[in-house]
Amino acid sequence: MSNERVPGREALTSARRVVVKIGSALLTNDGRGLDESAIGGWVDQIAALHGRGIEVVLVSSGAVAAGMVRLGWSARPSAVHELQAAAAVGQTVLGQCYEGHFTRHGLRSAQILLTHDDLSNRKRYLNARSALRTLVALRVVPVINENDTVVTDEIRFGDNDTLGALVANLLEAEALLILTDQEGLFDADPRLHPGAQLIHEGRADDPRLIAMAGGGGALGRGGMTTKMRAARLAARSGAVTAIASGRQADVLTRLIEGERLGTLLRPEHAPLAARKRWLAGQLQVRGSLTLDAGAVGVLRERGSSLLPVGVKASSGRFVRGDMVVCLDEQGERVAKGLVNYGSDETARILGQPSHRIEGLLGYMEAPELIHRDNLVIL
Ligand SMILES: Nc1ncnc2c1ncn2[C@@H]1O[C@H](COP(=O)(O)OP(=O)(O)O)[C@@H](O)[C@H]1O
Ligand SMILES: N[C@@H](CCC(=O)OP(=O)(O)O)C(=O)O
Repeated sequence: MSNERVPGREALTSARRVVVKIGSALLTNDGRGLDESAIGGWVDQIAALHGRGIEVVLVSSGAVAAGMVRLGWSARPSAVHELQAAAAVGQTVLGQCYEGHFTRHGLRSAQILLTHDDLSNRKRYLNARSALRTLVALRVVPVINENDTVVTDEIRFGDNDTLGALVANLLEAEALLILTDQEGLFDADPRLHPGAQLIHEGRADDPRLIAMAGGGGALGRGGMTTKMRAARLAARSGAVTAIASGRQADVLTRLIEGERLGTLLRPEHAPLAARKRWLAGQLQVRGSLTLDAGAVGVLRERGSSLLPVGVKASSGRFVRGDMVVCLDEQGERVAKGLVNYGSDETARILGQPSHRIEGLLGYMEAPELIHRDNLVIL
C-alpha cells in the first residue's frame, strides 16, 4: 500500500505549500507535558517535506498544557487569567522544543502568535500575511499558535483547527494537514462507539459528514466538529484538508505521497476557485461585451453564466476561448471571462435567446456566451 497513489489524492501529491496543524490531544503526552520525542518525529517529517521543496507552515497547540506542567498544576485551570499565565509560560517551552528539533536539521523556526483581530482587521491581516510570506520565502518554518495570553473567551478561536484553516486561506496553501489522536473522521466518535468506521474521503461541505463529527476529548478543544468546520473554511481558498493520526509513522510524508491515510476532505469548488484565481490574474483581454442591466444583475448577484440575450454590443476580434471584458452600459468593468463563441458569431447571436443559437449559426457550441466557471466578477 505504501507506494500506491490513490485517485483523488493528487491535491496532496502536488501541494507545494501546506499548513500542518498539530493538536493538543497529541502533543501533550496525556496531560504530562509536551511529548518531546513525538514533536521530534513530526519535525523530522516536516524537514523531509522541506527538503523536497514543499513550504510548510506549522500551527501548533500545546502552550497551556506545557505551562501547566512547568507551573506544577495538575488540572487545566478554568479562570481566564490562569489560562493566560499557563500559556505564557508554556509557549516558551513549546517554541524552544521546536527550535531545538529544527536546528538538528539545520532549519530555523519562527514563533507567530495571532489573535482573531489579527485576521479580521484588513490591515493587520495584510501585515500577518506579509510577515508569513517573508518567513516562508526565507525557508524558515513559522510555528503559529493563538496568542492565548491576550485573548479572553469572547474573542478567542479556542481551537487551533479554525486558526489552521484561516492560515491556509491567508497563505493560499494547497493543503491543510490536521494531525490529531484519531485516524481521521469516523462515522461516529470512536471513543464512544468502538465499531465506528473511518471515512476515507468526502466533500468538505457534506452535511452527512458534518453530522458525524462530535466534540473533543479531555485535552483537545473542538473535536471533529471544529476540524470539519476548518475543512470548509480551508476549502474557500481551494485547499484540501486531511485529518489523520499524528501517531502513525511518517504520517505527513505518507500523506504527501498520496497514501490513503486518514480522511481527505475535498473542496467542492476547488478547481473553480483555483481557475477563478487564475482567470483574475489573466491580463490579455481580446475584446469587450456590453451587457444590459439585467445581465449585470444576475452575474453580480447570482454568479450566473452570461447568455447572449443579455449582451447589447460586442467589440474587438476574438476567437472561442479568448478572454473578454464585460462592461455595463456606462462602460464600467463588471466581469471578465473566456468566450464560447468568436467575435463574428457573437455579433450574430447577441440579444438572442439561447434556443435560437443553432438556427442562427447552424450549430450550438453551448447555450451560454461565457460559462460561469469561466467568468470572474471584477
Ligand atoms: N466522528 C468522529 N470521528 C473521530 N473522532 C471524533 C469524532 N467525533 C468526535 N471525535 C473526537 O475528537 C477528538 C479529537 O479532537 P480534539 O480532542 O479536539 O483533538 P485536537 O487537540 O487534536 O484538536 C477525538 O479524540 C475523538 O474523541
Ligand atoms: N492555543 C492553545 C491550544 C488550543 C487547542 O488545544 O486547540 P486544539 O489543538 O485544536 O484542540 C494552547 O496552545 O494551549
